Amino acid sequence: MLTVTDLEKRYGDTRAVSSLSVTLEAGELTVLVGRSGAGKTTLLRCLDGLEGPDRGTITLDDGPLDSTDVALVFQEGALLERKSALENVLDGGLGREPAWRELLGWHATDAKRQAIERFHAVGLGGYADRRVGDLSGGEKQRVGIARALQQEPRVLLADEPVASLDPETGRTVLELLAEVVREESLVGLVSLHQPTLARPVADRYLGLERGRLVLDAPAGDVDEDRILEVYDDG
Ligand SMILES: Nc1ncnc2c1ncn2[C@@H]1O[C@H](COP(=O)(O)OP(=O)(O)OP(=O)(O)O)[C@@H](O)[C@H]1O
Repeated sequence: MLTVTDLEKRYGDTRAVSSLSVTLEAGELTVLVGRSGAGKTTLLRCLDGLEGPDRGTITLDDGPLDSTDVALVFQEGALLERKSALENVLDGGLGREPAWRELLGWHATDAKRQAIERFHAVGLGGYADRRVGDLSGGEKQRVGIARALQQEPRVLLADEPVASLDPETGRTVLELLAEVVREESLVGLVSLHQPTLARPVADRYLGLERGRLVLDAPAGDVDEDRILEVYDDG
C-alpha cells in the first residue's frame, strides 16, 4: 500500500501539487487524469524521487518509499534506439547489479534469463535481438514496460504511456500494464489524456485540478461525465 500524505510541490508561485493525500493498493491500476498543467507529471516525479516535495510524506507499507522500489515508464519509452531490445531491458536492471558490472555494462546470466522471460511476458517473445529503432510505437512501449519490470519495482508508474499510439494499440498497452500490475501485485499509477481508453482495465480514477485532488473513486463508481468534469475547471 502506497500512502501519500499532505504532499505539496511548488515551482516558484505555482503549486503544481497541493495538499494531496491518497492511498493506492498493491495489485490495482489507478488512472490519473487532469488537464494539461494539472500536476500529473509532477506527482509521478515526486513518487519516483525525481522531485523532492516541499511538504508531505510518501510511504510504502508503512516504511519510507525508496526510489529503487519505483519504476517509471515514459511516453516514448525513453529507450536507446540504437541498442537491441534486450540491451535496453537489461539496462533497466543495472541499478540492481554490482557497481563494477554497471561500469562495464556487463550483465549477470540470471539478469539475461529474467529479461528474456520478460519479453515473453510482454508479448514480445523473439524480439530480444531486434534494434529498438526498428520497432513500432506499441512494441517500443512494451519494451519500456519490460525495462521497468527489470528493475523489480513494487510501484509501477507510467506518464502518458499511450499518448503517441493509435487507440487500439494504446488499449492493448494499457491491458498489459493492468496485467503486470495484478500479476506482480504492484502499485500501478498511470497518467492519461484519453481516460476512457483505460475504462476496461482501470481499478480506480484519480483526478487533479490545478494540483488538487478532485476525484478519487473506484472505477465502477465513476461514469464518463464525472471524468470529463475534471477537465472542465474553467
Ligand atoms: N520544472 C518546472 N519548473 C517550473 N514549473 C513547472 C516545472 N514542472 C512543472 N511546472 C509547472 O507545474 C504545473 C504542473 O505541471 P505538470 O507537468 O505536472 O502538469 P501535467 O498535468 O503533467 O501536464 P501535461 O498533461 O501537459 O503533461 C504547471 O503549471 C507547470 O507549468
